Amino acid sequence: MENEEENEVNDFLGWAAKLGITDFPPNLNNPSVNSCCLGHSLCVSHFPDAGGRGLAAVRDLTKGELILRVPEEALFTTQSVVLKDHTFSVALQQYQSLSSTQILTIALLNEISKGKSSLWFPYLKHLPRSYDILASFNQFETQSLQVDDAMWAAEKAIGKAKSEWKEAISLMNDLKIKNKLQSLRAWLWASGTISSRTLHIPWDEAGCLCPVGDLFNYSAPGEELGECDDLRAQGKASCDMSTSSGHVKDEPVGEHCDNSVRLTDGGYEKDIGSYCFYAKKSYRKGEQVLLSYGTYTNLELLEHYGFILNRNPNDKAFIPLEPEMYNCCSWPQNSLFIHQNGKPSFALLSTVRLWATPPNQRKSIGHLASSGSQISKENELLTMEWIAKKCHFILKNYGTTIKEDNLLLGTIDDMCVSKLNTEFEKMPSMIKCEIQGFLDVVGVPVGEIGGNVDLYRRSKNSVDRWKLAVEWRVRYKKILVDCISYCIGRIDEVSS
Ligand SMILES: C[S@@+](CC[C@H](N)C(=O)[O-])C[C@H]1O[C@@H](n2cnc3c(N)ncnc32)[C@H](O)[C@@H]1O
Repeated sequence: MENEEENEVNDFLGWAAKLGITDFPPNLNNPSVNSCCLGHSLCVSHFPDAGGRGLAAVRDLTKGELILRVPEEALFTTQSVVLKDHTFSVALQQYQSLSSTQILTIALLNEISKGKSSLWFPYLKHLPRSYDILASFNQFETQSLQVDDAMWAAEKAIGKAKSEWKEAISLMNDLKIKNKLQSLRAWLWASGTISSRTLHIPWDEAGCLCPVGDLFNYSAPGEELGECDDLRAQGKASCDMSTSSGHVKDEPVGEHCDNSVRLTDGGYEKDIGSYCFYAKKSYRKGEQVLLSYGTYTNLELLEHYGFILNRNPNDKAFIPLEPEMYNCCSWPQNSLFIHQNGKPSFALLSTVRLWATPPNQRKSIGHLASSGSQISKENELLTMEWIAKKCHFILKNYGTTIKEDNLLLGTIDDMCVSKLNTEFEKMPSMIKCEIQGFLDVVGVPVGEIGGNVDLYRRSKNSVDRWKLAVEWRVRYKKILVDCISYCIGRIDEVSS
């Protein structure tokens, strides 16, 4: 860290210590009031490939150890702002229809508007300047996602942010929030902060901003537990840990998945009136200490947090099914997907197997399909062929292949450091089109962006979001490719 930045971080950590935030091990006596809230278990560090700024272990940490406590008084919640700001509390009474998330977003902008006089100023100063969540995607970035479901999710997020902002303007006016901070741009920033940094509290569904506690970067809960079907989708603890090879029967294996293990690394504890963070595994000194914010697919991570994981055990690909398939099964639609390793979910397999059965036999063999059993050799072949063909068809209809997407990703990186002129003409036409589309949006002629530090700086956020969109679609397509391999493997297995 640069010296100036380091001093600023130290000021922030000093402010946090005064509020009682501490990483001091509870079994030792805290000697006196500390000038820094960290240093006993954690320190602020940088992890360029795993979330940027984050928290590192300053000593070996043991799984289950309490590593950070943030007292309730230090949490930024609607309630804490209402208690400390009479004007805010009075103005709010006229706006009962705003959601708690809108109110927390306004409270944040209101504090920013106060500048240095805000009690939260040392914290607010350290918030990121921009976010890459879906709501901040422009039309070009949205289209770069290529997959209908993802583009739809982005459009929905953008529309929601706009309408929530419009509903909030009147209260922001009453509060005399600075004009600049009443803009859609400021709203997107504030809602990005709320979306990507709030932690769950039992008394307000908007959650809380938790100074220092919001410096933990994310690791997926499934990483320690193996891959699971979407618990929320099935409404029960239901993990799919079965390996396909050689087994005729797929098992939901729900009983082995202890849902309580998943999210125990952080939570508000009423008896000590603090947000408490525990090491979810043992860490060596210097390692990044990570938190599971929840179980998310890459699309959900992008939507709420503005990043994706290269290896996300909870990622899934949804594919469009025949309308009749939805009718012949009772599984919820969001349980019909392909796992990140290419294996169709239990519900998807069961649905396609049933659909591939002649309608007059479905009732009598329905129990076999819903128990995860292979119905017959012919049925299994039909099922696997249908899924593989569907994936193949979907992949063929995207504008670009994975290979081209990877070429594009390399070009995006190169574009930031060298000129495009020579290579540009040789690229596949769809890639050229996409690059041209990007350059049109940022208003840069081909050949000027490369090596131009100023232009790069100006368009950095757009480059980052575009790259995220392309990375996301590569991961999605990869799941479909792996699914085709899975189906071919099953066809070989069943036929032999
Ligand atoms: C709660 S904050 C974590 C601290 C954050 N890195 C910071 O500097 O303030 C969550 C944000 O950190 C980033 N992040 C967290 N985990 C990440 C990961 N595994 N990979 C990439 N970015 C991550 C994302 O930008 C996310 O929105």
